[in-house]
Amino acid sequence: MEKQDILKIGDHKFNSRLFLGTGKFNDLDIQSRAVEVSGTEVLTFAVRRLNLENPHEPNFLERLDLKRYTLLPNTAGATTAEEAVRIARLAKASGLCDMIKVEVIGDPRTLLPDPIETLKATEILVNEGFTVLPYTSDDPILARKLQEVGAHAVMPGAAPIGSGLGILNPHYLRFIIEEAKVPVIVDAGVGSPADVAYAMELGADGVLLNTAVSGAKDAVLMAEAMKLAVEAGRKGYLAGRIAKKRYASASSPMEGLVESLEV
Ligand SMILES: CC(=O)[C@@H](O)[C@H](O)COP(=O)(O)O
Repeated sequence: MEKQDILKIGDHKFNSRLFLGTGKFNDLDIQSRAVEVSGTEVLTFAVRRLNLENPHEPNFLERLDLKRYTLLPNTAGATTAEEAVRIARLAKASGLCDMIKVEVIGDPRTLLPDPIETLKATEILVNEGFTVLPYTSDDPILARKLQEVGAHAVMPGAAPIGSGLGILNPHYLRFIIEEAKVPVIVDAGVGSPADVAYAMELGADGVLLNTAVSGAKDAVLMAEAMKLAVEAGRKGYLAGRIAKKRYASASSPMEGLVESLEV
């Protein structure tokens, strides 16, 4: 029987390794169908998009059967550690989840994370008992330091958020993955199923994406493609790819063939 391949983040366990962002869907029906076919178990959303004062006010999560998903609130909109911590505390006080995706943006044009503020916020929130998943750049040293202060996963970007550029620096991503003691979830910038499969083949533990699905011509079909890409990439990684060689090696070896023909 096939062994179960479970992803563990803190005390949370998941069968699916695809995390979906919910921020960019315009059509709630398409969103819920895309979420369904993606097989995801984790949905992330910006806390500032919810009206926490009045949880009954209609919001973009209302069409989903939320009992089936783990909600991963994120601190989108924060530009300092202080803001991120405040947003995280608000999410916890509203009973959303003990997990928080720390997102502290350092530049409005590239939307790259601020490494210093991200590290600060991560340390504070870990000490307050959150399960913390920081969105980070593809810097292996920062990924290490985030783990040293207790991050429960690290989420390096493949490329700038919403760019669809795919994995810009597989080499550094591999450094992060090789050294990681916690799950590595590639977050942001993937554009296609090929990017996602590549991330998983490199050894990432999961992928978080939004734009590649919400912006696709057929978002539902793309969500299914992403599910399959995560699964294919993961299996490919576990199976172990062949080494790359400079020269050919024949698929049908000729050795022994002449003798047998001569008989
Ligand atoms: C860090 C961040 O905001 C990402 O999680 C984003 O939500 C998804 O990025 P893409 O839209 O590029 O997939």
